Amino acid sequence: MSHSAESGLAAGAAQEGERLPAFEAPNRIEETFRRLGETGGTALIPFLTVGDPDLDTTLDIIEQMEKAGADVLELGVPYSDPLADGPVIQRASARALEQLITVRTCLDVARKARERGVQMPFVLFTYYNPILQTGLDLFFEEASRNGISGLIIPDLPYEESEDMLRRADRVNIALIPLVAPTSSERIDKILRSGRGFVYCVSSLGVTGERASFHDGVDAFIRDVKSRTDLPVAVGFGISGRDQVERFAELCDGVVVGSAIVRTIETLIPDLMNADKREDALLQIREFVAELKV
Ligand SMILES: O=P(O)(O)OC[C@@H](O)[C@@H](O)c1c[nH]c2ccccc12
Repeated sequence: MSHSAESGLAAGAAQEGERLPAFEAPNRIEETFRRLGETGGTALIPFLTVGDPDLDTTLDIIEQMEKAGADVLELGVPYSDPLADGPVIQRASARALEQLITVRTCLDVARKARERGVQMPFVLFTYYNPILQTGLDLFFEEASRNGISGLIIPDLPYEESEDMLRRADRVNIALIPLVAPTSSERIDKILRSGRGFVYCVSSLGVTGERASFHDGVDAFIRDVKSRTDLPVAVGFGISGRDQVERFAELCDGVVVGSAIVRTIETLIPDLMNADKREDALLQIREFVAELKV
């Protein structure tokens, strides 16, 4: 779709090239990592799939996660072809897509969570295609308007990354880079254009809980930290307190997705039962609280 067509779509969106108001306020992600840096804490960064099992439950879970001590929340946009995801998140995406969750409904959830008083920064996690389907101009306009502070696009084509970075910077959204042990020759380029924090992928392959990590991961994280001033978070496979504690020694944040998504999945029957819902929400809160170090 041509840019002019996109900008025509979005009534009120900035015309192509028009600068949106410069943002004075620091990004919530920067503030969070600065606060944690002062107290020596490690950011706990949960991931969940928006709309799994439904939008109201996602909102309730987001509130519980903040009460559990989560510092930054990855809001996953469900997608039909989650090629970097293991079976747990693939199933969550399929359930959410049954609820017809789109990028727009995910942004509504972010706004509604703020209206409920949730303060933690939201990182929208989406594959590239849902952004293109929304339209680039409209996507960034709406993401900014609905309080998104960060953006992770695991399959962003390298040749598109400059344009996306410009668009994200313009609305004060941190385009968070993913680096993997295989990124070596391009890592400095990736880090130079990084914003918010750097997401180190602990291991190759797809998301999903792992019993152990290859021993090179510590050296990889140390190498990334030596090449950037941005906070560094690690994700992929982390599922328990002991693993969080191990990585908290090395970096500034830890991402936990599949273990939380699986906990939600297991509790869906109780979450859907009015008599058991509150207790199920409490169990999710306790699972997340156990990961906060
Ligand atoms: O699920 P795990 O193994 O805890 O990893 C975090 C991961 O779920 C989340 O950050 C994520 C979900 N889908 C992704 C695709 C690529 C990279 C990262 C992700």
